[in-house]
Amino acid sequence: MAKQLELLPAVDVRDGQAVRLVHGESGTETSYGSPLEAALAWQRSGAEWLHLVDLDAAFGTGDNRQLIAEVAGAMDIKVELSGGIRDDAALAAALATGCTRVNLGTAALETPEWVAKVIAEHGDRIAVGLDVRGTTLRGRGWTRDGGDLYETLARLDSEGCARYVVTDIAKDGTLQGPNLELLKNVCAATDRPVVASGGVSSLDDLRALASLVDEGVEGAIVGKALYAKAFTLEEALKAVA
Ligand SMILES: O=C(O)c1ccccc1N[C@@H]1O[C@H](COP(=O)(O)O)[C@@H](O)[C@H]1O
Repeated sequence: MAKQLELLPAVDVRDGQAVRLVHGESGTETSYGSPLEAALAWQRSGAEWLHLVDLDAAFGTGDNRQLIAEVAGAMDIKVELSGGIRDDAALAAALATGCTRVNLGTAALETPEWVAKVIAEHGDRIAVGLDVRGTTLRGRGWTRDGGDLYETLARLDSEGCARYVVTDIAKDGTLQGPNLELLKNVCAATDRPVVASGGVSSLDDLRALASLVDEGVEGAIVGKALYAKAFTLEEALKAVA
């Protein structure tokens, strides 16, 4: 049977609320209320995955660790957890939520030895988020440059990284469509699965991402389009079935 694109509805948490940002910029938040209610709604609508982000931890403005653990613990579906996972304590807390995997961003740029160690220890429970402007990686809430995408990808591949979550920051939260060119280029540079993030605006965007499954796109994170009701999650799941 042909592989199907996985959909990961996103719940990004800032100051205890589910929010969406534009280009990941602090201060651009639109609030969508309770993160638990949002996550449960996606689960009820048939999601198999939840992409759950602690934005305060990513920005270094505190954390929502307890709430994130509550949301992850309430899910019967798979959870990908990210934001602020940069040391042993944060990783242990994240994994203890029972999430399926964590997504490391800044740590992959600033503490590569630690990331290599945790990849070796935890295998496919570790993914790396490659958050890029052009081909330059960004860390610390996407506020600082962190090196070249393809050099970092080659290093992480050699260390056994199981999977990448690739975000085009220029597209994130904009409803302008995903950067298919970037995704194709990343897929050509690695044999590991890629989860696409940023820009999904329509069912046609999801169909375009689904057409890249054979090239290595395994899943797509969907945020703003769902919250803005551009389509329902049920329609999205049907579109990629
Ligand atoms: O998802 C966002 O909109 C976002 C915006 C700004 C910064 C980070 C964002 N998201 C996620 O955070 C992790 C990175 O966190 P860290 O660098 O490891 O602390 C990244 O995987 C994004 O998914």
